[in-house]
Amino acid sequence: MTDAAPALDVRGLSVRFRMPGGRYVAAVSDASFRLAPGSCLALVGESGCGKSVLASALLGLLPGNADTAGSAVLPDGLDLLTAGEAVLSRTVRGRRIGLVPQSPAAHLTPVRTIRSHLEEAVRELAHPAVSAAARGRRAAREAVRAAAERAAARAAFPASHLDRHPHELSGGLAQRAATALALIGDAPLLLADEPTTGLDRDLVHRTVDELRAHTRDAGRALLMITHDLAAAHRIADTVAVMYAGRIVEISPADAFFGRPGPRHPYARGLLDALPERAFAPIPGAPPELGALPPGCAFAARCPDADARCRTELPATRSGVACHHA
Ligand SMILES: Nc1ncnc2c1ncn2[C@@H]1O[C@H](COP(=O)(O)OP(=O)(O)OP(=O)(O)O)[C@@H](O)[C@H]1O
Repeated sequence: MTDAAPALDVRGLSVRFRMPGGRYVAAVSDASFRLAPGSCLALVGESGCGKSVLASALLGLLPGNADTAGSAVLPDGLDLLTAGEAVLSRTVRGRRIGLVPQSPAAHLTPVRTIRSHLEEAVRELAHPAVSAAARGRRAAREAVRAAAERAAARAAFPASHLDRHPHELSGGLAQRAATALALIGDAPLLLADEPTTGLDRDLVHRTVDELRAHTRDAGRALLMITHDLAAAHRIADTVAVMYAGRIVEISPADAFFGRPGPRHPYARGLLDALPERAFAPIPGAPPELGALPPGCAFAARCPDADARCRTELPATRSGVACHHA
């Protein structure tokens, strides 16, 4: 990745939720990464490790009991963490940052068909010049309709279901509708939160390939949040592994999936758990984010842990937060 004008520059991002009784849940701790234009970073990790909270922080969609620290800066210097709701809703969400949301059904309007969602996105995001004319002129209306149908086809959303409402769709179809919507926009950065959930392997490949064509191949940046390492392998240039709210390793995808392989013991464990690898799940469970241990959060599950790991938080060196890396 280059140092010049990253599509997104995240430094020391932390998110804490204030809980009753003065307690805190440290959902994201000190996350830093840069995303170059035309590159894809896959943020991977087990359920509950803070991936979606990080995405919500970038989009200004955290609930009221969240406190943030750090910065997340777009190329013109806009800091997403301090920009404020008016700027984020008017100029950032959908326009400068496209989104494939984690729960697509919740982001679709129940009383409108999928076609209506897609056509509105085309009018608003893809063809602003024709948007005014589109209501009155038949040719423009046809162009909007065709663009919406093309996006649906690219996301493998069946034409036969375009006139259905969100509640008439399975989870997998709602996911494909959300991907189709994201493929319409022209935002220089796309944030896809688990875009392959509920899809079978062929559709995972197709979705990932379309996301790559829309982003990396077109010079746009993609931040893909996933627990699907095979999908990450197919698309990512960089892999960031999150554990208990912290990015514990950030590596070029070639090195991570090939040689020398992951350097953090948790990242090695994630790969070894895959059926096509050792099929050996990591024993134990992650700690509660409201009661993190003082040292390395992975120490209790780590085969390499010693006394220092249990008391001293490892600093990140060369992309890895491990005393033994
Ligand atoms: N509003 C909130 N108040 C308190 N804790 C929260 C809140 N929202 C999320 N959390 C906690 O933050 C942690 C991280 O959640 P997050 O949804 O980011 O995980 P994830 O890695 O995206 O998992 P998944 O893949 O299941 O979505 C969880 O422990 C969750 O309980």
